[in-house]
Amino acid sequence: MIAGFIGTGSMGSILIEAFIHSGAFNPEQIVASNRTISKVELLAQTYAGLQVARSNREVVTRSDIIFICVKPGEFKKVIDEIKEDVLPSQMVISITSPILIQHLESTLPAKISKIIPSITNYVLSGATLCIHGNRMQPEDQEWLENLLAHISSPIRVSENYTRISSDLSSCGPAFLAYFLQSFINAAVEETGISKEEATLLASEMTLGTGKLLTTGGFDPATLQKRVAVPGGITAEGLRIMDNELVGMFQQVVRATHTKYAEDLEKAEQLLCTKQQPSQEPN
Ligand SMILES: NC(=O)C1=CN([C@@H]2O[C@H](COP(=O)(O)OP(=O)(O)OC[C@H]3O[C@@H](n4cnc5c(N)ncnc54)[C@H](O)[C@@H]3O)[C@@H](O)[C@H]2O)C=CC1
Ligand SMILES: O=C(O)[C@@H]1CCC=N1
Repeated sequence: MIAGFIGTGSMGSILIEAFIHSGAFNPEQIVASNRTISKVELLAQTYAGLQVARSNREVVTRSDIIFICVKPGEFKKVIDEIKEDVLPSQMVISITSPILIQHLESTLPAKISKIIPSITNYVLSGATLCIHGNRMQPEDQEWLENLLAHISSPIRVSENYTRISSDLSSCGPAFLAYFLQSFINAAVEETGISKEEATLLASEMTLGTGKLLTTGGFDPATLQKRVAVPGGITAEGLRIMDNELVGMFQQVVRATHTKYAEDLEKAEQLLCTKQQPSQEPN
């Protein structure tokens, strides 16, 4: 089994490194290309045996499964380049949310899935969202999800909920890190504790809270209730958050969805797959 990667930027390289570290693939089983080839050469220096491809077509002709890890605006160029070489027996997996399954199925003959990874996959943790196209048979879907289970918890989602699922799973680490950074900065400013100590405490707390919410049997509401003892300290902090953050998350969700609608429109225009209205007279 050879896994090909087109695009070794932030996410492409995270996926490659996670697959290698987890033992899902040996470096010899990976072939990768990138617009700036030095990024792949660097990976090949770190992981001896990883194959550097000089073109995207070379990735396709040498792979059984192809991960396309480029940004939406770069997609059409890649598709146009590889479409003549892609075979029906191959799996093509896109990680780009506004490129829809229908975009991919109408341009490539392969078995298509979309997966939305998360930076948390770098430490073999967090979710990978899975949306399978019609050509992915149940055994193909199972095979892909077993592969992804080496680096994450694969979770099937409906394509209609791609944005909100990805907001939680893939944007979420940045949102949570923002919250922590603000908390740490305030701790330093208000009390003089060192930034290093505050960061260590906040990071350990985040790891523990994640465990409580995944394997520890807590949900967010019960966790708050358990920590905020009546008449205690935590309740004072939660009271401030309740007042100050009202409506904030709704605004975040609306903003990500507005941007997503724009990205979808641009992807439609780029790939021109929308059904044209019939020109036939009535
Ligand atoms: N960064 C994140 O946490 C997540 C990103 N994604 C999605 O992954 C996609 C890629 O994101 P990043 O890796 O962060 O972007 P990036 O900009 O770091 O990586 C994209 C890579 O594609 C390469 N590239 C561009 N055009 C190319 C072409 N024609 N042929 C070969 N390589 C080409 C670029 O040189 C670059 O290395 C985006 O659609 C993003 O929404 C999905 C989940 C999480
Ligand atoms: O910010 C972005 O566009 C990507 C999508 C999910 C996480 N990062």
